[in-house]
Amino acid sequence: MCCLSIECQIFIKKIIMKTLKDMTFFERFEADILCGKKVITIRDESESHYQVGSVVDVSTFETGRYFCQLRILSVEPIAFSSLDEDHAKQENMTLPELKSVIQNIYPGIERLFVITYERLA
Ligand SMILES: CC(=O)Nc1ccn([C@H]2C[C@H](O)[C@@H](CO)O2)c(=O)n1
Repeated sequence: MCCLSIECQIFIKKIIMKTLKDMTFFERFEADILCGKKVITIRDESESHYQVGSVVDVSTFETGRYFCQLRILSVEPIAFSSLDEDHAKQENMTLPELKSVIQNIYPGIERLFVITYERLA
């Protein structure tokens, strides 16, 4: 039995649903996403819930500024140690750059997910 009012429960559910459909990126990657040079992102398990075919609103991590919509094309598990030049190319980085970025964001995490997307608007 939930002690919250039905209005409150609906409000919370809407926030959760919106959060699950949103994706954030660091501002420094915005230009590469908008011009199509960066077509994947690599996230940890907490961000592996995106549904293939769904459309997500994308905003900056730093300020929450909306900048585009992406359609999710695939979500595939990948081990950090299996990242290769092909992943780096799709991130518009060198492999050492990509590994360094990921180690900074997800220190010590081996189990990751490659999310492939296309830009809509
Ligand atoms: C800002 C935020 O919530 N999380 C992330 C996680 C990753 N990225 C970028 C960094 C690399 O280009 C790839 C691989 O992790 O995705 C990001 O912008 N924001």
